[in-house]
Amino acid sequence: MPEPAIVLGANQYGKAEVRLVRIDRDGPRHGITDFDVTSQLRGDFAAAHMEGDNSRIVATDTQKNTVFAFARDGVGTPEEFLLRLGRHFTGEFDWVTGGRWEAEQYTWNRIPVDGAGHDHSFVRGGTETRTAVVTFVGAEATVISGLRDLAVLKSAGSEFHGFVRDRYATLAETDDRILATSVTARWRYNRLDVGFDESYAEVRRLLLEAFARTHSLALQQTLYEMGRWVLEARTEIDEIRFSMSNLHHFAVDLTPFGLDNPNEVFYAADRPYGLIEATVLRDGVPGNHPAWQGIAGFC
Ligand SMILES: O=c1[nH]c(=O)c2[nH]c(=O)[nH]c2[nH]1
Repeated sequence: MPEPAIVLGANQYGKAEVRLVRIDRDGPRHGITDFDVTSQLRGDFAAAHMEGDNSRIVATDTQKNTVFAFARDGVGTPEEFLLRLGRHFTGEFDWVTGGRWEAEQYTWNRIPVDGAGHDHSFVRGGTETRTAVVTFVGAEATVISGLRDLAVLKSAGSEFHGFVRDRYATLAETDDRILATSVTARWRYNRLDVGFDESYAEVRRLLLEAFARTHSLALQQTLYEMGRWVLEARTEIDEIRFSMSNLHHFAVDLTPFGLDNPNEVFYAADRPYGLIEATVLRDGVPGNHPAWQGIAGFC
């Protein structure tokens, strides 16, 4: 029997993590945008892989240069910037039939001086990062926005009981615990004519408010409520995926020191941590949109 032929499967290539910082300097009051941009092209690159023929290769270096050149005109929201890149590469080169463009945005806040934000001095925001992924299939684009490492904690309004008590269960039931989690979430837009900055700010606000207002019986329930709040308020979003670590805080036994501990002194364990992941989506919307492929870290 002849050996089966070897063929090339799925492939994409580009420049990962182009560290782009743009200063808007129209006047004395500067603006700053700090992005980590990844560009990946999909299309017919069989000759490069199988024959070493690079005639269709838009070099990863060129992709990096394009990111910087486009920033000369201003960047706008991460979503708009990525859509621009995607339209350029899919429009310019026939054999580029799609691709994936991704950005992470780092926050810089103005340093307060004399009661006002300084014109050109900034302090890096918290650990939280805004994310965006734009996927093109032909000329059709899908936008998935998100945030990573949004740490939240509530010191009351969280219980956990009623769980399985098999022979390995030792965790005490509680009707008053600290609930702390680091939220990573990504949401898929069902259209492109969106004010992405406003939508991002509102989703973030809804996530925080839902976390604060939900009397939690489990992180799973809190997660679902956070997703439900977003989808009920934001019609431009069809689904939201979460990966939330449950950052356990254990009340310390102070009795060896002759002290009580009325839920005031805790040991913040960094690992292991609970990891709660779920998608919340509109009924009838397929949960396996291809734009999610290549977005790791969710179930
Ligand atoms: O909110 C929680 N969900 C769990 O599934 C779980 N499991 C656990 O040990 N603690 C918690 N907390």
